[in-house]
Amino acid sequence: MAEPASGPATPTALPVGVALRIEHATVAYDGTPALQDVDAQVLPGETVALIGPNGAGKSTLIKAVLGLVPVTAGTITVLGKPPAAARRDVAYVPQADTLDPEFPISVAQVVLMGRYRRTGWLRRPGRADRRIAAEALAQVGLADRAKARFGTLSGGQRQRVLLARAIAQQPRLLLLDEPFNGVDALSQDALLTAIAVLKRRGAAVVISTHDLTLAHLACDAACLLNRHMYGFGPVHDVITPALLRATYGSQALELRGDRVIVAHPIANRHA
Ligand SMILES: Nc1ncnc2c1ncn2[C@@H]1O[C@H](COP(=O)(O)OP(=O)(O)OP(=O)(O)O)[C@@H](O)[C@H]1O
Repeated sequence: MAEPASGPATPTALPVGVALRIEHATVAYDGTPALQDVDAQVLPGETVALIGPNGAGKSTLIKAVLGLVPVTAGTITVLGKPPAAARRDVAYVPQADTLDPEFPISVAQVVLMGRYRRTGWLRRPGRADRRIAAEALAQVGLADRAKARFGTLSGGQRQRVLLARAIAQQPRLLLLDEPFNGVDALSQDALLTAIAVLKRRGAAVVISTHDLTLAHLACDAACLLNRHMYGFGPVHDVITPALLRATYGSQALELRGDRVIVAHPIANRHA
């Protein structure tokens, strides 16, 4: 693995249409690198899977794209801007949302929160914002639950509501952190359909996942991570036994013939 360049570099010109460009990026917590020398790009309308074991740095990369964790070498450019400057056009669906299920808030109100990034927190959302939020909720198949209390929904339904909140933001880049963990098949289908619609509208999508089947189903490209990048490119070129073995270690893989059935998420050999 090549050593990253020392010190933040000046980003090279962004080709027209690149939604996310990561160039030899190192991301660190308190000076300790969690992820080194990542080099990838995502085009509008393209979906990229971040794949790697627990502690590999998938969430860290997502946080760096949001501008929440510093890039200490290389660069990350989001929609032609530094990450923190692009947040208005970037939606994020976290792994386990910070919304307290006991908090008395309706499903419709959660989705409407997606509009605040556009309207600002001081302005009341208008009729157009409510329409956009209602359409987003319909897109994830939960229009009939608009008035329900968020906390009364199942885990899968809550995840769909959080995706609707992200859709209502009308993002150009959508970041999803393990969106399918503990989600029932119906909700999985609804999430996949909603993601496909966003893609068709030209949004770029990045999904952190342990699920290789999902990566094959929903993603154009994959980025294999385990503190370093072990591969980036079209799914069929990158999700291969050899590269998965390099990323996870062979004990972590279940093979059938030459096909990887499962890559166990807990295999972080560097931790
Ligand atoms: N706030 C933090 N401060 C210091 N170190 C952190 C922080 N957050 C994560 N790390 C470390 O960074 C490394 C990468 O963690 P990260 O959560 O990005 O991995 P991940 O691939 O998303 O894992 P998982 O699949 O378990 O969610 C881990 O070693 C973790 O302990």
